[in-house]
Amino acid sequence: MSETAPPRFLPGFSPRLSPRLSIELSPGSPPGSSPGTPALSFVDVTLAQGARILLEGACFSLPEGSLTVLTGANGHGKTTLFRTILGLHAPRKGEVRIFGRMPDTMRGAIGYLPQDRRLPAPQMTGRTLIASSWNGTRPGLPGWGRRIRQRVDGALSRAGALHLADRPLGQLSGGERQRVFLAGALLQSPRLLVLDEPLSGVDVQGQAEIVALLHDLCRRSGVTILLSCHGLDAVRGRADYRLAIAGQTLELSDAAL
Ligand SMILES: Nc1ncnc2c1ncn2[C@@H]1O[C@H](COP(=O)(O)OP(=O)(O)OP(=O)(O)O)[C@@H](O)[C@H]1O
Repeated sequence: MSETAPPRFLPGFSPRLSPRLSIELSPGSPPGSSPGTPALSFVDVTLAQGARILLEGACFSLPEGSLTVLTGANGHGKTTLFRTILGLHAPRKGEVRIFGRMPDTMRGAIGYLPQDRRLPAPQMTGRTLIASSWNGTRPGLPGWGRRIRQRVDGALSRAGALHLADRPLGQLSGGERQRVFLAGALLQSPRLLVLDEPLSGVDVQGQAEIVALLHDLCRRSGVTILLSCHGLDAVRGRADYRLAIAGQTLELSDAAL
């Protein structure tokens, strides 16, 4: 087994945590991982789809509480990289670690917004949609106990979607629906949030609001966020890092550059 490389953060990163939201979302390294363990690390990772190599020898670490934007042209491997983080796609070579652990043991700590966000039923409300993902692996709605209602409403509130919760999803605009889906990714109070093109179909104002909300989650609650995006305009001044995929290589840089 190869040794895990030390974290390679860019200098100058120091997330600020709010004690109030810290209690609600219980951030911090999971039990058993030492303080300072990267939220996400890739060590010499090669990713492929069939015979096609998408990434070769990728190495980077993201500190807890950081906001990183993943950029790359269509078909360059952003979704494949996300699926690898979730433990759904095995790297051809190298190691991926979530808070120092294997991805498939850390799924409970990861919130995921997939790129393909089809509506299960247009008449379903946002609140019902979020509640139906409560059990994760078990389909159907949970009983409406106080605890579940609080968690569902808390997630909707953090996504700025509480006011949309009782409207049929089919009647929401693309940007409004995006907020409801984001609430679903927040439901289990994730420590790592992986968002596949969360800004697609959202107007400029809506993009700015979603990015501000994500930035707030990082800074006040210590959630680590990785989101894919086709441009940097919407995240400028908010993202800490940029991960750029191009020509089978992955480069980590300061997002302000
Ligand atoms: N399940 C699969 N089986 C075979 N090839 C796949 C599979 N999923 C993706 N690919 C291929 O892998 C490459 C990378 O796909 P991926 O979806 O990761 O790219 P992406 O950067 O997310 O693209 P986009 O910006 O268009 O969403 C593409 O050439 C795609 O056709």
